[in-house]
Amino acid sequence: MPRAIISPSVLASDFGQLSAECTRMMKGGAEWLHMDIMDGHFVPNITMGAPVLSCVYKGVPGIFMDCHMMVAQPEKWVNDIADAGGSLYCFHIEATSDAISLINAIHERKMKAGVAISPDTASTAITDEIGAAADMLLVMTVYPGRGGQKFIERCVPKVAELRARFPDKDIEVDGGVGPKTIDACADAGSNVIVAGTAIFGASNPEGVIQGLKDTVNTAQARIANKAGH
Ligand SMILES: O=C(CO)[C@H](O)[C@H](O)COP(=O)(O)O
Repeated sequence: MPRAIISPSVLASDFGQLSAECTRMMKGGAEWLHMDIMDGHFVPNITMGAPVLSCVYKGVPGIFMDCHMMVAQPEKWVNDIADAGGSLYCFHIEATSDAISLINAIHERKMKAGVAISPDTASTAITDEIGAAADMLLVMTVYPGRGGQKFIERCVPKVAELRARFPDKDIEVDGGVGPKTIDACADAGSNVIVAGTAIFGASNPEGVIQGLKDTVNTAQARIANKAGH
């Protein structure tokens, strides 16, 4: 049964204090940190790249950088992100013509490989072969590019479809996720939860992290019982 993993999205953090913000989240119970990497081509926004990640990696011992590559040429950055200390390299299926080769290249650099789909991409774009090769599947529940958007409910069935095909895989949701929308994500089978505004904007981020985790663990146990595991 995949365990609950909370990955606060640094897009909602104070970028001027990025290492301190990541440390604060880890102390608050976050397992991973979701590093939103945007190149101004795949999405109309620019955030950061390997040089910034490298500083965070040096400044935050033990950090697991869940790198969400919202970039037009994901093949181009694998080595740079690996050298910077990236733990997981998640690319968009819409941005590559050869997902399997890219997953292999990511694994060669000892990172976990994630495959993301945007709201208008069907879950079947992640074929059985691609899903089996990847370590994590990401269902975007907003259009990539900005934080603080409204959760898109119609993306949720894609989580359930992927969970049915990949019962043991990490399945991440990202965009507009928080205490008000976690139930739908957890019930559909997502176990890796990205939340930016809901965590960084909270007066009690530890409480929000714990609440999200509890909801996912309860739902995962229910799913496992139903499947007779
Ligand atoms: O990938 C992203 C946007 O492209 C962000 O991770 C996402 O939007 C999370 O932020 P919030 O929880 O505030 O919606």
